[in-house]
Amino acid sequence: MTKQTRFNVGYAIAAIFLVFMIQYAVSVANQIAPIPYSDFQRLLHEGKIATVGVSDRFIQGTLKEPLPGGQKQFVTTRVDPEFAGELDKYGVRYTGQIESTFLRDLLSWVMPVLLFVGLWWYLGKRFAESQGLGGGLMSIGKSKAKIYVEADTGVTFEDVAGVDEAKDELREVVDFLKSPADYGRLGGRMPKGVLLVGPPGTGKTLLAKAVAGEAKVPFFSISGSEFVEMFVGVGAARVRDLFQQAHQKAPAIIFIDELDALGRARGIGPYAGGHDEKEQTLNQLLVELDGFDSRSGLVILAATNRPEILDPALLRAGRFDRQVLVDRPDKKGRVQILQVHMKKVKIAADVDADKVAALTPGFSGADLANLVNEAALLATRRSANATSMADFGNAVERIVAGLEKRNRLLNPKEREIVAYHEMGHALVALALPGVDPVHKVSIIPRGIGALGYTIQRPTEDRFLMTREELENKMAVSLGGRAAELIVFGHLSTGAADDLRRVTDIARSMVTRYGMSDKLGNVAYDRDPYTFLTGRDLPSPPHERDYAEKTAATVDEEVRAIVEKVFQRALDLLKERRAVLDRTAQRLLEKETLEEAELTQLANHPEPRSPQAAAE
Ligand SMILES: Nc1ncnc2c1ncn2[C@@H]1O[C@H](COP(=O)(O)OP(=O)(O)OP(=O)(O)O)[C@@H](O)[C@H]1O
Ligand SMILES: [Zn+2]
Repeated sequence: MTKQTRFNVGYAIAAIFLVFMIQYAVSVANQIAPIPYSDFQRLLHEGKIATVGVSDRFIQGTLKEPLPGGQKQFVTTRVDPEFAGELDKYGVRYTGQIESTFLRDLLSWVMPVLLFVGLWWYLGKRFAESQGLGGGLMSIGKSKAKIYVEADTGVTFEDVAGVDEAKDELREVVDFLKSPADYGRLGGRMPKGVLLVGPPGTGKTLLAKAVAGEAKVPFFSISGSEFVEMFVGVGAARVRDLFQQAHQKAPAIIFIDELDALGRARGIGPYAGGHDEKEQTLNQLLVELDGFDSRSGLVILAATNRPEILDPALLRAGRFDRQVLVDRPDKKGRVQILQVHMKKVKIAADVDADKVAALTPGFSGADLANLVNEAALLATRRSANATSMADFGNAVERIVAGLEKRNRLLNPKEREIVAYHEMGHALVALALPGVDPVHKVSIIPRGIGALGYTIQRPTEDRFLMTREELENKMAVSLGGRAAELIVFGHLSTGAADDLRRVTDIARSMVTRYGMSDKLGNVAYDRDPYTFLTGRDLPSPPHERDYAEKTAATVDEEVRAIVEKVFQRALDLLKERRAVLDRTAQRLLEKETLEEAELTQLANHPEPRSPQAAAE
């Protein structure tokens, strides 16, 4: 029976019940009808009453003969307090004190009516729940919205592998949850909202559960996508409910998956404008976030893979002001994740997690979990009693085919190009003075568009930059393309962002900072008057107020600057070709290189300080 038919049957039963109830009520009313006290007195005087009972407020009795309407019983309001004394005079048999008419009423009709109303309410609630309405629409009773709570998730940090940095950051939250009161006293900054940011399937949900599991606190969860297409007010009511329930169980964790579905910046996308449901829900969430004291021991974790579309209000201090990056694993991370999941199936002796990890660049934690499952399935299908390396090989092929279709994996040639490109950035940065040191180089695709990345660690905030510094910065950006040209002899499309950045800097040098000899100390480009309007939005394109000829010179100068810097990057990398090859190979193997290892690789075995190389 489907949900729908079950439902209709429920309504049919309710309707039949209603008809019976009405009939019953009518018949009861016919038998015991209330009559005015004056009528009662008349009947009494005429000697038509057989028996009578009294309570302190009612008189109830039977008649010797039914009235014309068939009525044999009656009730009336008791007016005379001394009433019972005169009954004998009229030959009425006194049946004594009526315990309570209430009890009789209860049995005769109040109970059935209550039962009926209860049944109706229950069915309505079932209906509302099946529609995902929670209790918001039916305001009778306490609503029980679809909030998932696990008293004990049973997940620990050991179950989440390959995301050590994220785990380190979240350990603090665990400590806090273990003794919320002490934490603040000892001067720790109390966490309130932590945003887990990373691509799908990297274990954000798992991490959140692990935090709850480690701290041994209940785990309340809800998904942002559940709020889509809800009736107005229901989403907000559910958020309120969620916080209320969690408060009662604090210390606890509230986990909001897919925060972007609910916390999309107001006024962006198809829901722009209008006071729609999501806006109300988001506002309620903001209210709840602000409305609790972190000492109460409630921590809100949320996950998103699109932090850039979140409403900035969510990221403000005191809300989700901490972000934890949960990235796709590198090779070492994949080995660890594979080990976690291989524990759950029977593995043959020839399986080497290291080799499987080498076969799976770009896989997320969820992909790897899926891989182990798939391999075990293949083994079962060939009736083997353990999963072998061959099963893993076959499973990898299947999954890779699927992932390639979704455009998430690079082929080996592409990986090599990306590795050289990123090392080009890194080596130029290492070789130039006054450039932010390289913190990490990676060829793990990050998001859409970025195939690899090089992170520089700013050493200080800069407000002024010299011409040399700007040129060095450009050289680092051009290093990727220079490396590609040196090694492969051709260029790829992978440098579009780099070129954009470089061109912006060069154009500003020429048109705003007066750094071109040909054009001199003249500002050709006006800053939009942001300091006047207080807006930080780009102003609408304005009229160019210099000559056509000057414009051509600007373009020429921009180009000259970029070409000069590119040549410099080329020379630098050509000179260090051996180091480039060595480090790129290492990067291909390990997928990420950290600052320490990178510096060591770059300087060894031809130890040469970066400063010396710059000359
Ligand atoms: N780092 C990891 N270690 C071990 N298992 C992992 C890891 N990451 C993912 N998995 C496996 O993948 C499954 C799905 O991961 P999870 O739902 O936590 O990912 P997610 O980041 O929340 O994804 P989404 O953004 O799609 O919700 C987990 O239940 C687990 O089996
Ligand atoms: Zn680049």
